[in-house]
Amino acid sequence: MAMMDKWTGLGSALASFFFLWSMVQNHIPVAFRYRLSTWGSKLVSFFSPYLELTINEYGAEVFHRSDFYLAVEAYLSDACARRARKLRAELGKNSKNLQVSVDDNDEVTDVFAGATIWWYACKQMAGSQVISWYPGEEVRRFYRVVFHRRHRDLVFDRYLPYVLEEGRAVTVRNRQRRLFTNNPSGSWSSYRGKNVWSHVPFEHPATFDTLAMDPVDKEEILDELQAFKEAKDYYTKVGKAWKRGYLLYGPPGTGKSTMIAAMANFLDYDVYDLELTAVKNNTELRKLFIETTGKSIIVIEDIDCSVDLTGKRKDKKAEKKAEADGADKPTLPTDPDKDDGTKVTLSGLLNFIDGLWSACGGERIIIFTTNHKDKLDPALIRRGRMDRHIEMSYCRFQAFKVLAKNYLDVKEHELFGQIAQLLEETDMSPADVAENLMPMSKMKKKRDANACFEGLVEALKQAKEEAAAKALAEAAKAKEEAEAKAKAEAEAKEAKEKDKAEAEATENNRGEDKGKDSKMNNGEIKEGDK
Ligand SMILES: Nc1ncnc2c1ncn2[C@@H]1O[C@H](COP(=O)(O)OP(=O)(O)OP(=O)(O)O)[C@@H](O)[C@H]1O
Ligand SMILES: [Mg+2]
Repeated sequence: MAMMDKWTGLGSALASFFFLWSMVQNHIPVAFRYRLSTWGSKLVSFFSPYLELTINEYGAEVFHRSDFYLAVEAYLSDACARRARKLRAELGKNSKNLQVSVDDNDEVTDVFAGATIWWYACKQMAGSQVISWYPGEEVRRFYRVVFHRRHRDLVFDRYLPYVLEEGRAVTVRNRQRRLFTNNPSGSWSSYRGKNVWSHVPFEHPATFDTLAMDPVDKEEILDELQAFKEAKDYYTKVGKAWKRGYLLYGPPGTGKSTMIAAMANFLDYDVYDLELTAVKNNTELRKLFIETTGKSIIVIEDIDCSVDLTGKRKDKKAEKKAEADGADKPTLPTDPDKDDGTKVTLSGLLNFIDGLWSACGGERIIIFTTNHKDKLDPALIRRGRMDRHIEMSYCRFQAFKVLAKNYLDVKEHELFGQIAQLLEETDMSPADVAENLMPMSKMKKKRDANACFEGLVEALKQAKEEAAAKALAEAAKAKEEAEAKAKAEAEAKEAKEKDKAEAEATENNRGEDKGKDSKMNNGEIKEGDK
């Protein structure tokens, strides 16, 4: 062990020497540098058993920090930074945690498959006469890796790919997740060909623990999501794009949006909330899709009323009125000929979900929500597109128990029996139940569970009475309508029969007149008969 330490120490010293040599070279006047560096390089490569590799902050794409550099930064901060002597701590731009990284010009040692690898975080001032293409400052940052030449294959074939993969994973773990929304088409930012999405940090606190629903369904959904997350190889094997569609349907306030937030928190994904009415046409829709990243949930809420033929969103009140008036449901134009480039069509949307483009990036979940599943085009929600349909229904006892525990920390109560029965008999959304467990007027005081449950029982009884009264009124109305209809039908029948009788009488009269006329013509009727 001591021997090992000795060799590692010697290796470290040598690696530092050769690294410092290369740094010294960079600070010698340009005139000598070329010659010195040529000799130096020859000398170094002759004697040095070590190889060096540089990873620049800005690669070929000068305006974007190189992916590899970022991955190395993340990898070193996670795996090795604590072993460095000079550290830098900062809150990264999109990070939720404090990031500790190796400070400039410090060294970190890593060991991989028995090989020792030295990392150096370096910076170099760009010459003042040089116009820097690197944004921000005239400092060029890079990492330098030093390793023994006998580990060349190991480092290139296994170690660097490992660093890249680990670094990316650390970045995903540490990043602040984001909630994106699409910019309206034609806005300044979307003209620039970039930023078709805007984002804010995603901070919704909902989790599956706080989501009130049937525990068996919940467990199933959780298992599925976990399996999806780990199924990259499986999707490749069966030749399917790594994505999954969910349709969440149910009455308002039953937790559809809350479920989306819980899914995002469980999977650790970003959320893209796609407002279809702000999308001009199918081309733009495709562009939006391409601009999404993997590990994300793409959501289209209220898909049934997102667009009508003119691409305008109907407001919910107007829609309800239209519904009451018996107006047609809003639909997406299905006819491909109608795709005149000025609106999103159903075929465009289907392409968005599972066209060729939908495979790029991978690891995406697409979710539609609706209050009226029956209004959707069957093509849109067939299995394979929307792989699973989840009904979010009114609050029943199992769901209530979750809410009681979350809101009041109560697992058992004498009123639970009565509440269970009332919840079976009455349709109340979890949102309304939750409201009763958290009355705003009592927020400031300590929440009294008894008062909350009593209030809920009252609310449920009232809802039950209202529902019964509504059902009675509807039955009476239906009866009235049926009677009116029967009466109208009877009247219509009577009128028809009357008309028929009159028509027959007229016909008979006409027949008699005809008979008389023909007798007269035949001279059968004499003058006296007339
Ligand atoms: N199943 C649930 N579990 C926990 N809380 C719920 C649930 N359903 C509703 N809530 C509460 O009610 C509020 C409204 O719920 P949410 O917005 O998820 O309903 P929704 O189904 O999306 O309604 P809409 O159809 O109107 O969009 C949430 O903020 C949440 O606090
Ligand atoms: Mg919602």
